[in-house]
This record gives sequence, C-alpha cells and structure tokens, in this order.
Amino acid sequence: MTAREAQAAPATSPVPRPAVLGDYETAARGRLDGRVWDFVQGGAESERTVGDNRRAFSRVTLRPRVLVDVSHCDTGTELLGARLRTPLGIAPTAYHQLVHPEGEVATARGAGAAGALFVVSIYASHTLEDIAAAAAAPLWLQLYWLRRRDLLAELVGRAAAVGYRAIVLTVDAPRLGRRHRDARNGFAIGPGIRAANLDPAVMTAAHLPGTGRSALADHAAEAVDPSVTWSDLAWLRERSDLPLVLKGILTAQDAALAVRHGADAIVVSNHGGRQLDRTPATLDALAEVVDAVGGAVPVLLDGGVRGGTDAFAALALGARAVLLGRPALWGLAADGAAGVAGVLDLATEELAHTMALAGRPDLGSLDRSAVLLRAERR
Ligand SMILES: Cc1cc2nc3c(=O)[nH]c(=O)nc-3n(C[C@H](O)[C@H](O)[C@H](O)COP(=O)(O)O)c2cc1C
Ligand SMILES: O=C(O)C(=O)c1ccccc1
Repeated sequence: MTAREAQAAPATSPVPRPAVLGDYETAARGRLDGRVWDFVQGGAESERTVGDNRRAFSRVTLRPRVLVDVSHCDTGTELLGARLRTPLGIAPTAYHQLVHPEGEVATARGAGAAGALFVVSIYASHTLEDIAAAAAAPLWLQLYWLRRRDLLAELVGRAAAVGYRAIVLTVDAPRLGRRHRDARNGFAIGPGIRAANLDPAVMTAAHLPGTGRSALADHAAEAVDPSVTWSDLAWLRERSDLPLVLKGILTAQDAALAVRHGADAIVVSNHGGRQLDRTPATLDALAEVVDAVGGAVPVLLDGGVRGGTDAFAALALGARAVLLGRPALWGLAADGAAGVAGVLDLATEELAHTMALAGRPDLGSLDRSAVLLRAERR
C-alpha cells in the first residue's frame, strides 16, 4: 500500500488490508494483554516443537505441473458427510472471550461466512447452544476426558441436540504441558470469563491467580482423568451416535489403534507445541499416520499452518483438512467475526492460488508428487 492509500483507508479499519496471516498476528498483539498474548502464543518447556511445526513447512518445496486448465480452482471438500467450501477449519481453542468480547459466537459467525468447519472447545466461553445459533457451517465439539463423566454425557447429548456433527476427543493432554510463560505470569482466567458449558464447581482452580503457577495446569490436574485408555472409548461411543474424532495422534502405532477402536477420523496434532515438547513437527508425522490409516478414515492436521501454501503441503501429504489454532484467535482479536472470516478467506485464497500455479485445480488432483520434503539440515 502506498502512503497515500494508507492515508485514504478509513481510520476505523482495525486491520488495514492484511496481506498475510502475520498481519492479523501483529494486529492481535497490539490489542491483547501481555499475559493473554503469552497464553495464546506460548508452548511447553523450550517451545522447540512450536518452532519445529513452522520449520517443517519451510522445508517443503513444490513440484508444479504446467499446461493444466486452472481457470477454475476448487477448494471444496467433504468431511464426515458435510460439504465444506474450504479444507481449512478452526482448531479447538479455549476461552475465545479472552481475546474478544463476542467470543465463540463471533468465531462461529466468521467460520460460517467462510464456509469453514469450527471445532468448539469444551472450554468455550459461550454455551454450545448460543454458538450453534450463530453458526452457518459445520460445528464439531471437542472434549477432554473429565473425571466427571456425568458432564461428558451431558455435553454429547446437548451437542447432538443442537446439530454438532462430531465429537473430537483430545488425547494428548492427560495433564497440561509445562508452559513456562503461564507459570511465570501466574496465569489465571479472569472473573468475567467462564467455561460456559461446565459446572462452575469443576472450574474453581482455573480462576485462582497469584499461586506462582499456571492456574490452568492446576485446574487440569484436578479435572482431567489421566487414567483413561483405549478401552474407555466404548463408554463414550455408547453415549453418542456422533462420529468420534481423536485429536493428538503422532505415531503409526496409535493411528492403527485409533482405527481399530472405531475412530471416524484422526487429527495429527502436537497441540501446537503446548503439550509434550520435542514431539515431531506435525507435518513430519503426517505421512506415517496417513500410511498406517491406509485410507480407512480421514486424517486431519494442525500445528503451524500459517497460510495457503502450508495447507497445500499438508493436503498433498495426505491430510483431508487442516485446522488453524492461533491464527483464528489472531483474526478474532483483531476484528471479531470479520477477522475470523478474513483469516479463513485469505488462507483459502492463498491455497487456490497455489493450486493454480502448481497445476492442481482441485483437491483430488493433489498428491504426494506435488511436494518434496527436504531432509532437515543438521
Ligand atoms: C490458546 C490455545 C488454546 C487451546 N485450547 C485447546 C483446547 O481447549 N482443546 C484442544 O483440544 N486444543 C486446544 N489447543 C490446541 C489447538 O487445538 C491446536 O492443536 C493448536 O493450536 C494448533 O496449532 P497452531 O496454533 O500452530 O495452529 C489450544 C491452542 C491454543 C493456542
Ligand atoms: O488446551 C490447551 O492448550 C489449553 O491451553 C487449555 C488449558 C486448560 C484449559 C483449557 C485449555
């Protein structure tokens, strides 16, 4: 943008013409309290996996095909029986009201405007019902396995009643990762914000500041059942007819177990580097999981996706869809529902652009031959 154009932009525009998702990140940083920023951006321990997720994408090179008719590039896809305009969706993240007063209601509106999947966290700050009322695209509900199984049973019933299309069980968090930023900040959820779908009695620890630890880690130790194993999945199955998605799988062994235990989809995820540090980048784990699953169920990926070319690489390596965690929160913080839609639309446009220049006009024409994953330089 020229200086003259910048001056002509309306002064009220919170994000002047973002060109890349990083522009939303910059805008979000300027708007958020430092402790909330650290909670959003941070990861576990050395944050090595946070960085590795990004570095893996930077090792991808593209292998374009030419003289292909790319006058129409179609990013549309189908996932668990639902049509989506884009294979980019929103990963579950807790407490959207931390970054915007309209919280998940605005996120649902933004996702709907973009025709994108929104995975709602069990720690949403609005009710499942209010979020569903604002949605115009598929919603899935993410759960942690709480000790209070009565709450899980209640949630899956409520989700089905208002049209959520799948249950996502996050399996990489039997306890919370050691997040040094949150511990140093004594991070706690402020009094005006609630996990709107959970019994307040379960949530007390999450709101206790000044302990010199992360209140969320204390809460998780109290509330999450770390004894759950594969055989417990049947309990959840018996209580819901919705498809069951397992989020947080990184190995061929667990992918095979997931399929054997009847998972309907898998999300290759290291929780954005927030749980076990030094796990592989998700892009590096993707091929082994896709191969182990052998097409039995769709495989999704999250972690470090920061634009359409990243999504292109993951889709080429076998992901059916790709979820954005932090970037959705940047969009929400920067500009509410419009920011969320802006992030999804921008990344989807980038994906369509990459598809055109790479000679792959639809997702069906994307396969491993479209990319080269260079070995890590040591
Ligand atoms: C602020 C924040 C809160 C999160 N909360 C949850 C959650 O409630 N449940 C969950 O399964 N994953 C949660 N995650 C992990 C995301 O679903 C996702 O795996 C991760 O953010 C993807 O990486 P990315 O942020 O690099 O896109 C959270 C991530 C962030 C950044
Ligand atoms: O899952 C997370 O990454 C997360 O930050 C969290 C921690 C405690 C409660 C809810 C979400």
